[in-house]
Amino acid sequence: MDQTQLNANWEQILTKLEDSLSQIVCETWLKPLIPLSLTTTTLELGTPTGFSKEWIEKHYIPFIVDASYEVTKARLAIDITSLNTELNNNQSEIPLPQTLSRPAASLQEQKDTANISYQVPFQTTMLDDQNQPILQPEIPSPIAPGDSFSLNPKYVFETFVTGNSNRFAHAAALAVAESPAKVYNPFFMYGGVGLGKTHLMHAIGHKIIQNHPEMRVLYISSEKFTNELINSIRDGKPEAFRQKYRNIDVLLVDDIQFLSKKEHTQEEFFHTFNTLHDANKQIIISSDRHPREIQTLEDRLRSRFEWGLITDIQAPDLETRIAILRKKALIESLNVPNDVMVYIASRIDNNIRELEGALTRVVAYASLNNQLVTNELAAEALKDVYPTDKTKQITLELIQEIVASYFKIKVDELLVKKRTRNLAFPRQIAMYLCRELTDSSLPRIGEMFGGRDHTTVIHAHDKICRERNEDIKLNNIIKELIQRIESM
Ligand SMILES: Nc1ncnc2c1ncn2[C@@H]1O[C@H](COP(=O)(O)OP(=O)(O)OP(=O)(O)O)[C@@H](O)[C@H]1O
Repeated sequence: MDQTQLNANWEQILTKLEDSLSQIVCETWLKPLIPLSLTTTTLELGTPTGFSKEWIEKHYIPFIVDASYEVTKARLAIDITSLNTELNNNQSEIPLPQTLSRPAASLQEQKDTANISYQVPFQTTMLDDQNQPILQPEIPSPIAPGDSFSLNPKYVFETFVTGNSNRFAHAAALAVAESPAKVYNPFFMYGGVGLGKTHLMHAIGHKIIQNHPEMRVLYISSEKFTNELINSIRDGKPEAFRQKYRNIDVLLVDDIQFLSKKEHTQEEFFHTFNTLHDANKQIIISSDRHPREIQTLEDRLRSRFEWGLITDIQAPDLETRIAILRKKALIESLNVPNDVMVYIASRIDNNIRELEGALTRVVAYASLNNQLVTNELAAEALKDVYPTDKTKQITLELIQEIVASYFKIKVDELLVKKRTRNLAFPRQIAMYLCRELTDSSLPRIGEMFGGRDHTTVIHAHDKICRERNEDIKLNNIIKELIQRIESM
């Protein structure tokens, strides 16, 4: 395959990757990859640094496998090659554009000896006259009991952080996982992009398999469902399709809003739904909106979805976003100061995928530039991808988070009744800043600090005002805090 064709294929794969990963991940990790070769079994990609090779291998291989499958219809092994080796040790980075035109053989010589290949079972692929893979349909194969191949091992209840925005959905998901087909059937979750619906669905799947290894669990996107159906009809194998979908115990269908408008697809899904529901099998569905707002959905399907429980997931509040970042940093052993997590969480507020992507970008930026992870560095790393929103309002919640983080205490400790100086002092500063930097009323501020009376807020405000004028050190602390809050 010549380089032009290879680049064109890689471009198509990148487009698919953009559907499943955040913009920030694609820009930071995937777009810099250089396609080196594509055979019927292997896609070889070059990375500019050893660090990015490791990172990609750890996080994105399954996504690249899926995206390249959509383009080539072959389950490829993905070979990541670090191009930054001994041969180039006089350069810290290889200039990306030139490497595109290097002959594959010389690149081969530069292979990192620690290369890992991810071998995923693939279908035998035929080649056409130009040695190109011929697109082959996937033949639906029955699901084996206890098989979790369709589930992402990282999406489990243990890694899911709960907060006000998702508490109900989480509790319901747990109940479904504990008693499949007994409590809420179907279980329908809806909410905006990147808020954890897929994560919860997979978590249900894992838990059910853990408790009932005899059960057949299948997670599928509605798009894949449609494609498999179309392929099975085209190949005269509709029975194989039905066998697969109607003989499972738990069916998880993601992004139902994309279920094709085509009558036949909805009809087939309707029958699948009825067969499973009648046989007392669990059905779990997700969507970006409430069933009644999915224009393309037939009424009979909509009303079926209403038989069970419909629950939404909202965008997480600041506290939950910080907790999500902390958990991610812990799981991935990332060393990120608390201040920086507060900073990132306050910059990205309505998509957890992007929130995670931003953390990854900041850590990568620090590592590639050999710098410490600080707020300034985070601001630099995120400035092009997330320009600061000057119109963004300063909230009481944000002030509490920043003050708590500055004094190395928990937000909850700002709210409790304790009067010890190490808590009362930051609390008074936080109240002062809430009064100075927001339009919130005194009773509202009091309420946000554990239901205190408005006179307590007045007292705190007056006290800090007075002390600020007399104490340079305190004055500097307040200035520093104001600067941090305003730079969010
Ligand atoms: N509460 C949470 N705790 C920990 N991680 C979370 C949480 N919510 C979402 N995430 C993470 O955010 C990312 C995006 O979540 P997910 O893919 O489940 O979103 P989604 O709602 O299904 O989005 P889409 O509508 O794009 O399909 C995942 O990496 C997921 O693990």
